[in-house]
Amino acid sequence: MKIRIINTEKIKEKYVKDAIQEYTKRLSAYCKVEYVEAKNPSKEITDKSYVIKIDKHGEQLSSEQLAEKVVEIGVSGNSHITIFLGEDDIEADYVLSISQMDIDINILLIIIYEQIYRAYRIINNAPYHK
Ligand SMILES: C[S@@+](CC[C@H](N)C(=O)[O-])C[C@H]1O[C@@H](n2cnc3c(N)ncnc32)[C@H](O)[C@@H]1O
Repeated sequence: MKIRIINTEKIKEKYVKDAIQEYTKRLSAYCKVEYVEAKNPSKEITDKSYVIKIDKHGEQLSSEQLAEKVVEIGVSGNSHITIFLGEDDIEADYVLSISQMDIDINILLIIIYEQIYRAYRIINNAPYHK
């Protein structure tokens, strides 16, 4: 599985860059995660990819449900997931909300990485999520 995280905002904070680096390293055991900052996100989304838009008005999932979704996407033949963070009106296969509260982009990004990592730990029955 290849996961691309596309963010329309530029991240300046070192703690966020460190978190991205750390989770990318941890996730390398399970999948390839690529982080992209792009002003024109539609150019970055390939046809074959399953697109998840992160938006406050989307659906909320438990970590277990997110893990199931990742498995389903793989089974249905989509080996690419694009996770999109930004205000742009893009066409998405699924809209995911993290909470009803507004979350700062720095924190949001770290939550996304942590939940993807947690999903893979759940899929692989590893102890992290317990
Ligand atoms: C963090 S906002 C940044 C917008 C602006 N710079 C600000 O701080 O008001 C960028 C994206 O995060 C999304 N977002 C904010 N809170 C969210 C939440 N609880 N769940 C999912 N997405 C969220 C918004 O829908 C938006 O697409």
